[in-house]
Amino acid sequence: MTPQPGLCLRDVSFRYGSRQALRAVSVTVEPGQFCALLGPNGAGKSTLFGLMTGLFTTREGSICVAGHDLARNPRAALAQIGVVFQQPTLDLDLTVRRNLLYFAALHGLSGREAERRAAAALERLGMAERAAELVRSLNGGHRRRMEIARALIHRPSVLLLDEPTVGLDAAARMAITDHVHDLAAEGLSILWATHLTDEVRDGDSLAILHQGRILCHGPAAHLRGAEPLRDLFLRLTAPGDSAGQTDGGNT
Ligand SMILES: Nc1ncnc2c1ncn2[C@@H]1O[C@H](COP(=O)(O)OP(=O)(O)OP(=O)(O)O)[C@@H](O)[C@H]1O
Repeated sequence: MTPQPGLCLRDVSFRYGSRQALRAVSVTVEPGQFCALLGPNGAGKSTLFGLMTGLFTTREGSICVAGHDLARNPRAALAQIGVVFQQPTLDLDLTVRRNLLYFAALHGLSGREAERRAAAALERLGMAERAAELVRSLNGGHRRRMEIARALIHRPSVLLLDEPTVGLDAAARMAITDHVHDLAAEGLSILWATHLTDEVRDGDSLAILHQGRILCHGPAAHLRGAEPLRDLFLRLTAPGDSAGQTDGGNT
């Protein structure tokens, strides 16, 4: 039996009033897969994240998380999602540990179990000795790692990250990208939204989003062929180009 896909979007469309932001978007991320959702500014990445996290709803298309339909069974579906938004949302004036515990409480975890999970998360990040420090004292890379740990505290099976390396230097960007690939290797389904082609690896799954449409979706190495990904991306998303050139569609 094939494994239940971690995340499955089928023909998802969305409009803000008269502006069509997403058009029949279909993306699948299986357990253990790192899927890069690559799109230029305004492609619709944040809108898609808003739909997947229940911020907006649509009647057009379906979103399934670990087999749970988000529209029909939002509690079960959302319980399987961890999310790191583009804008950091840590409380800078709380300690590292307290930030994690606070978020655990939002998921109904408290007492010893919450303490245990926060300690394990910090251990894993190599930040156990910084638990009592204020988040304000951490550098950008450590703050982002903390947000990832926090997003995983309720043990979801799908992790969504919306441009998680914004504002980080090259070394921190690389470290976060490596870290999240490790999480995929452990079995999580990862959807990583970015506009940076150098964050996509040949072993990743790739979906290119432009003007609200998926232009192609499949193994990154296969999609780019002999061409550098940057060239493919610039060619597909060139100004003036219509977003209709789906060669191969979803795979
Ligand atoms: N609240 C809104 N009202 C109207 N149009 C919106 C709204 N939010 C986004 N849009 C439009 O929807 C489209 C998709 O925007 P979205 O923010 O999802 O793209 P994005 O890929 O996340 O871009 P960025 O990388 O710049 O954040 C854009 O054309 C944008 O102008």
